[in-house]
Amino acid sequence: MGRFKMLKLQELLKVLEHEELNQDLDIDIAGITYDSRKVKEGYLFVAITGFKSDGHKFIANAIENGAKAIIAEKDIEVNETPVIKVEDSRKALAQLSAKFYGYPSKGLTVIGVTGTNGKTTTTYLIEAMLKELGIKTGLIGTIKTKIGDKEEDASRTTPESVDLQRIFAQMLEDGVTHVVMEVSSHALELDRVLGVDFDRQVFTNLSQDHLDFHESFEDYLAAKIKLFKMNDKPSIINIDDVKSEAIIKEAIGEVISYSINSESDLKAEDIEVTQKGVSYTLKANQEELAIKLNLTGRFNVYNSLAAIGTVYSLGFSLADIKKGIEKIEGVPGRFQVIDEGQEFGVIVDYAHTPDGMENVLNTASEFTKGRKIVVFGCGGDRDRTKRPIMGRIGVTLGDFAIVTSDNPRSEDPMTIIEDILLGIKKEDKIEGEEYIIIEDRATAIKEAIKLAKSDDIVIIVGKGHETYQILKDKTIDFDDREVAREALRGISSGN
Ligand SMILES: CC(=O)N[C@H]1[C@@H](OP(=O)(O)OP(=O)(O)OC[C@H]2O[C@@H](n3ccc(=O)[nH]c3=O)[C@H](O)[C@@H]2O)O[C@H](CO)[C@@H](O)[C@@H]1O[C@H](C)C(=O)N[C@@H](C)C(=O)N[C@H](CCC(=O)O)C(=O)O
Ligand SMILES: Nc1ncnc2c1ncn2[C@@H]1O[C@H](COP(=O)(O)OP(=O)(O)OP(=O)(O)O)[C@@H](O)[C@H]1O
Repeated sequence: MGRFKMLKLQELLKVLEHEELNQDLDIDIAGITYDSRKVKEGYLFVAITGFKSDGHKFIANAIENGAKAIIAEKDIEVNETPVIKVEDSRKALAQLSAKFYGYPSKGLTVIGVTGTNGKTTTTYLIEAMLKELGIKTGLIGTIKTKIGDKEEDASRTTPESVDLQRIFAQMLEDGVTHVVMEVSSHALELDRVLGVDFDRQVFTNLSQDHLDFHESFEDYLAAKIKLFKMNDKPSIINIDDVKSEAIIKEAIGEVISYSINSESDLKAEDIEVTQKGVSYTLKANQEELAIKLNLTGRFNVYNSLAAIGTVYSLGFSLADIKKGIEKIEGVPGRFQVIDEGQEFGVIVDYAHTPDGMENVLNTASEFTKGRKIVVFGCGGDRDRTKRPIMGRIGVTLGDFAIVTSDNPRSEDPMTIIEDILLGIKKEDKIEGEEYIIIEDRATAIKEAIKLAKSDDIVIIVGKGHETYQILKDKTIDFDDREVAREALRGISSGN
């Protein structure tokens, strides 16, 4: 990455408001990090007071690894190495990083997509349309980071600010012009996107999630709203979502609305849903266009409206946009069909919120003649309040449910299952007839496939594209799609 030069600490610090220091700041800074383990010679280490531990405890390690200066939000004593005290380390990290990398987002058209569900899908749709228009794109999100044709696995939906700025700089250097990225509520709350120059902001929807992190639903909404207050560029907003009103009220720039139910700038009518996809008539700006999408479910009509609205607002014609959106074959792990020639349907889906699960099961109802057999659990160390709600949805919208484990992280899988059962018992469903519990996820998937008859559909919810599970804090390889394929091959060979 030849573009990135060293910067003098005194130059870098101009972005921060801090007290004058009687220290020598004529120091070359070679890089910035918030993790002492990643410090290299000449780095600036930013100590963050975390949720689990405290970066200030690792300052000595950072210096040992080569840190030449420290940013801290607590009073600390260090010999020789300059320490710059700030109000808020995460904010400082974002400001310093943007400056260090030369404000790369200013040279890019950056589209930020936020909402509880549909972020990944919407970003993939936007990317597909832009690529079809001959644009060199970058993508940042849950599944992958893509820089032109180069791909890297992502560890988070929205990277930490310094990593994000580095990715932008790399994109700019590689000739990318448009970046489409997912913006999580965590990122907004923790200032990971502070200083990003967004050109468009997209709101998909808001429903219950992440109440382990945000203190209340109102706080969750307030975090999302931040994105729409960052600048005066157009926002593309789903006005069928009740929370859109609050967002529109605070949005600074023009609002481009989309909807299925009400008059809006972009509206979908005459929607038809099949297992293979959806079709609808798009009405936008006096124009009418037939859209055929290879992704199914009404929720994907919303995702496609969000994507079309965004690309349309960038000045492209609807006819050109249509070509790109109709080409996309699917998004990994999102309503992904597993087909080994069996007579019944098998779907793997990443739904991990009550709303997502409801949408997926309702979508399956639109074209399934037989039973919906649903395999689901809930992630560990995350929002516990959604567990009983997902339990209730599983047994009311599914015809038969297998409750199992789903990435329990540090928790005991059976404790999570007990939380899910609280929602099921309320509905008076009968264990054994309407649902069963199989703690081991692979066994649960195999059992569902064994139980399915022609016309049925097995819906395996939760892990989607992910290829691991964390059990008792240990990461193990696990892919719902592979387990399902193996079980299907077992059936066809009679094992
Ligand atoms: C809740 C949350 O977002 N936590 C983030 C937070 O972690 P934390 O405050 O607990 O960090 P910590 O472990 O206490 O450590 C504090 C500081 O000490 C540093 N440290 C620690 C150990 C050491 O030896 N040396 C050292 O310097 C750490 O690097 C850190 O800077 O700050 C860390 C550094 O930036 C993040 O990596 C971490 O994300 C964790 C991995 C995470 O799982 N985040 C998830 C919940 C998240 O952000 N998810 C959203 C998507 C949600 C969705 O839509 O599904 C996302 O955008 O990915
Ligand atoms: N617009 C939508 N409304 C409701 N549910 C949706 C919508 N789009 C997708 N879903 C459901 O949510 C699941 C995840 O979709 P997607 O990955 O696009 O969302 P996301 O917001 O990126 O989620 P995450 O940030 O957790 O990865 C899908 O598999 C589907 O079940």
